[in-house]
Amino acid sequence: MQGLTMNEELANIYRQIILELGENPEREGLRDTPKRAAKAMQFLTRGYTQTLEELVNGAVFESDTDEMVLIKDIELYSMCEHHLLPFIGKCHIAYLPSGKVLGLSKFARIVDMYARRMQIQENLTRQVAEAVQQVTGARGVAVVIEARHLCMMMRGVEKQNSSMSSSVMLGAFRDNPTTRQEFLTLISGNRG
Ligand SMILES: Nc1nc2c(ncn2[C@@H]2O[C@H](COP(=O)(O)OP(=O)(O)OP(=O)(O)O)[C@@H](O)[C@H]2O)c(=O)[nH]1
Ligand SMILES: [Zn+2]
Repeated sequence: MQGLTMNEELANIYRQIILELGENPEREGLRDTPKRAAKAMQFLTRGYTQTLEELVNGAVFESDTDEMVLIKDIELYSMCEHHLLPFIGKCHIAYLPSGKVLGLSKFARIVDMYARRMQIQENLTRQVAEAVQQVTGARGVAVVIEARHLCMMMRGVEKQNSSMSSSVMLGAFRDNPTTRQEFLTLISGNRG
């Protein structure tokens, strides 16, 4: 495979998978599938090619506010690292600014950068929280992710209605029960 681009190597591997599964990669419907699948998988893991610095792009602004900022219902599509099947859900992020606020869209970009990798939900939650903390220098950061895992729905235990909630509380959200409760109350209106 020497000399091939990443995409061609991946496409060859998908062609092999199709063969191993007993299908004919030359039949019309499957002819371009290895290439398409390779492209799709590269898209779904594009978070590996991004860095926090480049996605934030300097969009950190000075501000006197020290009140909680909450961004709710950021949709996320990730891929479980155990089965390479999707998990799909939403992410809520709150932080207590300390002299700096982050451009609104950047929260979604941070979620995507870590979601578009092979993940488990708990690690994704922590990585998002630590990235927000790092970029904003906030007094506290709280992240909750609620997601459904296709590896539990399409296969395995085949449970269609369970969802998983994971949270990470940093700084004031960890130390101060009132602050944590305020955040949980604000996002709880969304559930159900
Ligand atoms: N904690 C956690 N577990 C996950 C996540 N995604 C998938 N899993 C679990 O990872 C586990 C892998 O278990 P194994 O027994 O090694 O794999 P398996 O035989 O395919 O397991 P089953 O899914 O129970 O059939 C399963 O319990 C999955 O439900 C995640 O984001 N967080
Ligand atoms: Zn899984």
